[in-house]
Amino acid sequence: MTDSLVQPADWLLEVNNLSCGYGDGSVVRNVNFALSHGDIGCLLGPSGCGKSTILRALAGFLPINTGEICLQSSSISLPGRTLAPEKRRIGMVFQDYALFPHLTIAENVGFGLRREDREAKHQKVTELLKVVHLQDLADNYPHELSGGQQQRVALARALAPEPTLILLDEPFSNLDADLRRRLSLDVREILKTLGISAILVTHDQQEAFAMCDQVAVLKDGGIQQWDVPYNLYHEPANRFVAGFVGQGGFVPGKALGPDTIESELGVIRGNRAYPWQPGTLVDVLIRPDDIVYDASSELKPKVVEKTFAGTSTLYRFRCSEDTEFEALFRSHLDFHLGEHVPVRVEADHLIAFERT
Ligand SMILES: Nc1ncnc2c1ncn2[C@@H]1O[C@H](COP(=O)(O)OP(=O)(O)OP(=O)(O)O)[C@@H](O)[C@H]1O
Repeated sequence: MTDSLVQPADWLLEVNNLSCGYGDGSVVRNVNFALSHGDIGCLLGPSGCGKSTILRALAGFLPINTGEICLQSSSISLPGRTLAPEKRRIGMVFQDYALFPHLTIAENVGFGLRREDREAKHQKVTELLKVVHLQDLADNYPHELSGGQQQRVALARALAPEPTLILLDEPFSNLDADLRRRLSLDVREILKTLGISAILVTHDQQEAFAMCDQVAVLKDGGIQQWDVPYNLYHEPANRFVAGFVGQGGFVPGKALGPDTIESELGVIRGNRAYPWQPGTLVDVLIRPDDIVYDASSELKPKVVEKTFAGTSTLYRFRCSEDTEFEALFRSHLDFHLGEHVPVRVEADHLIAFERT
């Protein structure tokens, strides 16, 4: 057997031990992640956690203090050496679209194609407008287009110079919720069809999950977890990720064994073993979809809040002052405030953290 059987990972983008910021300090510290060819990654986190700062470093607008950024195995940022943005083959799409108002849609898309001759440019612009389904609006001006259409023009313009990577900085945040959802799926399909990798910055978890293959959850300038959306939801690495991703809250409990916890909601058994001693005090994550209605259950918490959402209703239940949790039921299960409702926990993915 030879070492050649162990292949190095074929990363498109590698961010190693990155720290960067403004002035002397670093607002982003020790960030590590890597993106495969053709994958869409996401930087997700609350306002001020450093998402845009990382994006600026990737784009080459911000020098880095420690670490290295590599694109296709070539170093593009090192402390004291920053490859200029225009030499990185990285495209950008901004929140405000940043289209040129005096240029037509076709001229906007072709703006970065300075080296191509007229015919090649025309052909490329036509192809890209087809990809983003705007071929009929080539001669219109940006102000004649809706927000969603303008954002698709911005994407086509960023794709035109055939970048290696596209950076999307909160690209849908000016759009209403419905359009956001549709456009994020459209953009994913376009990028996947063309095989272009991207990094999306957002604070919207649904958008991150709908569009991205890998997601970094950030807090205070550091990555808490870099993982596929399913694992972020079902296997959160810590309390912050558990609380930030998805709905739900913690209830107090006591470990009975590695995969079993006793709480006011009864004994909860999961499919994951923890290295706890019996008797360890823990907090258990209860998601609204972990609770089911069961007419035969002896557990009958009180409804303390109720939010009707059309096909479903989100209830907040209270067992005691220490133990409250939420449950999502189809809206034909209609309970009133103060009513005691028989429910049961049905959680395969037992997520709990030792109480500190
Ligand atoms: N130009 C700047 N000069 C100094 N500090 C800055 C500058 N830009 C951002 N910061 C600070 O760096 C930190 C991270 O900001 P950043 O814009 O990266 O956060 P973000 O996660 O993108 O937030 P948001 O979701 O609100 O855009 C914040 O504390 C912010 O105040």
